[in-house]
Amino acid sequence: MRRIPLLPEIALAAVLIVLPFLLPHVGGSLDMAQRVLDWGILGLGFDLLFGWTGLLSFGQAAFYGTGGFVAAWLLVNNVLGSVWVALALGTIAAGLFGIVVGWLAVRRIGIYFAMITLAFGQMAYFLENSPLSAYTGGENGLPGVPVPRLGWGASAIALSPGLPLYGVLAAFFFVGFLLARRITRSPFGVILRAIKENTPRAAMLGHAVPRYKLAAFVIAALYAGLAGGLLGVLQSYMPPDAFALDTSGQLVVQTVIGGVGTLIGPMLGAALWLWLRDNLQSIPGIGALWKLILGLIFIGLVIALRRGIAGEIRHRWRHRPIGADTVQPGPAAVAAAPGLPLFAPLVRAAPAVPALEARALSKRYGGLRAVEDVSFAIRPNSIHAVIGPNGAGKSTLFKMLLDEVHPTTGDVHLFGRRVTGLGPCRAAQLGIGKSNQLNTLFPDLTPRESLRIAALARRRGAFRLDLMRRADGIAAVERQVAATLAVVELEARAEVPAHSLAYGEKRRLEIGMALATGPTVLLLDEPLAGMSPTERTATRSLIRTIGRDRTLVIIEHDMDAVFELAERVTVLYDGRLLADGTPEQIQQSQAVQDAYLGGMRERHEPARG
Ligand SMILES: Nc1ncnc2c1ncn2[C@@H]1O[C@H](COP(=O)(O)OP(=O)(O)OP(=O)(O)O)[C@@H](O)[C@H]1O
Repeated sequence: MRRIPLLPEIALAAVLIVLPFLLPHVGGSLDMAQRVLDWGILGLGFDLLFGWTGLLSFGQAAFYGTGGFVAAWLLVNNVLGSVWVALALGTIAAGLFGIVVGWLAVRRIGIYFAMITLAFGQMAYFLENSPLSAYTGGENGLPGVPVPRLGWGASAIALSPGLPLYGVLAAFFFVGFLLARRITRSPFGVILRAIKENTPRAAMLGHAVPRYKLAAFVIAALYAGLAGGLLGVLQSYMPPDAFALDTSGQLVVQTVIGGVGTLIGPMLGAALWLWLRDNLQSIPGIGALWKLILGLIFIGLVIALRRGIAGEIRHRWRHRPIGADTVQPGPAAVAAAPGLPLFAPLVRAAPAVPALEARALSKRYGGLRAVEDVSFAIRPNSIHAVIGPNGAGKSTLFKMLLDEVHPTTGDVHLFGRRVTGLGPCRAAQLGIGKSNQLNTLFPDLTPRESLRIAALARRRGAFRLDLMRRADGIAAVERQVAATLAVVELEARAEVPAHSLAYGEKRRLEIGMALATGPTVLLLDEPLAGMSPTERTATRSLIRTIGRDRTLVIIEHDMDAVFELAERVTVLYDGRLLADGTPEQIQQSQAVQDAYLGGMRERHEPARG
């Protein structure tokens, strides 16, 4: 899809300029425009948290109120003369509170995360109304918040209510939007999106998920704190209901109506909410019924516009009929050239030390022994296969190798270093990559975006707060993406969302994501599963290519492929190690034939004569 540079920024600037002149003609007012922008600033942070990271917070009022009351208290009590400094301190206070709440909340997911944020929101409301009422004014709030001034000393101009104050809010919203948009395009931002799409996979690729979530939470709290401070300024009064649950709830509804993951959506939702509220209430004789009508309208909107107002507009814009799909890669995107080198393995092989070693690994699920006392060592730069009948414990063993599953006893060593207990993110950062038996992709991301997320893990480490650079502007990462696309033969499908790829393509993307991290040891769990004969041949040759300069461990049921590719084979049976040796030794092993291959032969080759 052809992108017009800076279109959202230009469109937003135009809307902000005409809005105060337009609104009074369509049932709005300048005051309404200011409130919409204040909600919009609160919503920018919330959308980064909810729309991008997938964390639904019901406690944004806690940060909105904190920012607002800290700024208002400093100003009303003449601790500070400058509104700008008070706003900055209120914003920082909200951010600090965000660190505390986020620290406790981001390790929980789904409803538990939402409940923790809700509880903190309610606690903040209680604190504001009771123990801290001497500072917050309790139910009365804090009146007398001054307007900001532009300039210094006697020549400073007061930005009084009306157009000047609207200008302040519009400027804050515009800059807030630019920053938020920049964040969404940064490496940090694209990793937030990956976390929303598939959290365990983001961790398996080497991204420190809790730290990203915490950072997103704090950014949302900072936006909320600023919006809270501006609320006091625009009303000359800091109201106690800034802390109320209603504020958090209204923000969620406005964001859903306006469009989740669009940045501008919460502001549009707020505009609709406030416009309907004011205009419905002014209908003669309607009384309290306006709330019922507002509710019905919102239910209708949620049903009719699944993506929200801005989401639907964006969807239609992106899918408008303009001929050929012409997705433009980012500035540093590199055409996949044959022979382009992949990231070198992280650890250079020292032949004397095993690349990967399992020492007496066991995993029990209640009474079930999925893996029992399994030890083996894998030589650097070799292709090693793990085979065994269904339920033998192969996938469980693999999960323990990457520390996705913690062993009941025993441990795993990568080049002599213990990786057990470090978790999949650290294990990935140390050089273990894994593709799964069932595809675990980022469904709405394209292969190019997915591989970029993988390559960024290697390039940037587990966590980095690089908010201002472009994710698609890092030349080394783009080279790695292009090289991986070429290796897994997905160049022609690089810009299609992963969910719409064919099965074989998804399998190749699954492998490609593990490969793009540049692992030293690559674990492939049933890479050929579900592939057509042609795809199997191509994937076998892909495995051979990948295995040239790194250690490969594959689980596979296709015995022809195993005996053709592997230099050594480990056989599991009923959770235990049955045999470990060269393909010839395994083929000749009576124990293996009896327990496994024999059983298969009986199934596939009925006895002659
Ligand atoms: N999370 C879990 N909870 C309980 N039991 C489990 C769990 N994961 C695996 N198991 C059990 O552990 C045993 C080994 O399973 P595993 O998936 O590792 O076998 P596998 O050799 O990979 O099988 P397949 O070839 O069918 O994938 C099975 O009996 C399985 O039901």
